[in-house]
Amino acid sequence: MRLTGRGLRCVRGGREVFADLDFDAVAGEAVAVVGANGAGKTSLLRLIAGLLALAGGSIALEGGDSELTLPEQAHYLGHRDALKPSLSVAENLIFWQQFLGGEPADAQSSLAAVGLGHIAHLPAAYLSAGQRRRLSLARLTAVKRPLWLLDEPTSALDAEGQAMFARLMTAHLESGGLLVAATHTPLGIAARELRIGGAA
Ligand SMILES: Nc1ncnc2c1ncn2[C@@H]1O[C@H](COP(=O)(O)OP(=O)(O)OP(=O)(O)O)[C@@H](O)[C@H]1O
Repeated sequence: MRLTGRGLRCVRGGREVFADLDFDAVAGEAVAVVGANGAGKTSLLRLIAGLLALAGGSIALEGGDSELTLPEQAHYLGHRDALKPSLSVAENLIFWQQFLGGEPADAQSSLAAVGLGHIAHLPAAYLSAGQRRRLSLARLTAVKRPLWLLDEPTSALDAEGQAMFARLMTAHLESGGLLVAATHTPLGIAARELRIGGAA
């Protein structure tokens, strides 16, 4: 599997954010998108996820499921945690499993994998910032998708949480997945750097 971007141009609010951007990511590889605030890291992830329209260039996923679109083969995790505060931790994850479709894995084991198994019944409104982030990350294993698009995935995670997430990413890459992450801090795994907008 290979994700390619060629000659990408991004325009937001009538202003060019970046142009002539090329990148490649192959199965088993992590790409860390780096650059200054406002350089366009989130915009690039949203372009790949199909949430923003390209102003130029093309993005393709080769070797995936030919019956599915690129967004259908991707998990997009924004930097805001998309949770319903009145639902419990487990109900939030089950909501996402049903919303995303595909073959849901066991919700309880996905929660255990991110260290939330013991508070599955708790309303999401009670979660700390790091726990909210862990619940968002649980989506990645609750529904299997080969391409992970992650915006600041380690924000709010403590040291143990960062190590846990590094293990999840490593397992994903070892099973032939690939990931693109926008980040200001090291991901905790080996990654190819894609810099947007010159020196940060
Ligand atoms: N909805 C929008 N309308 C107009 N301009 C926008 C919109 N969203 C973002 N932008 C602009 O697009 C540019 C790139 O924003 P983006 O969020 O992609 O940057 P980033 O590299 O992820 O930044 P950060 O490191 O601060 O998260 C910024 O100049 C921003 O002001």
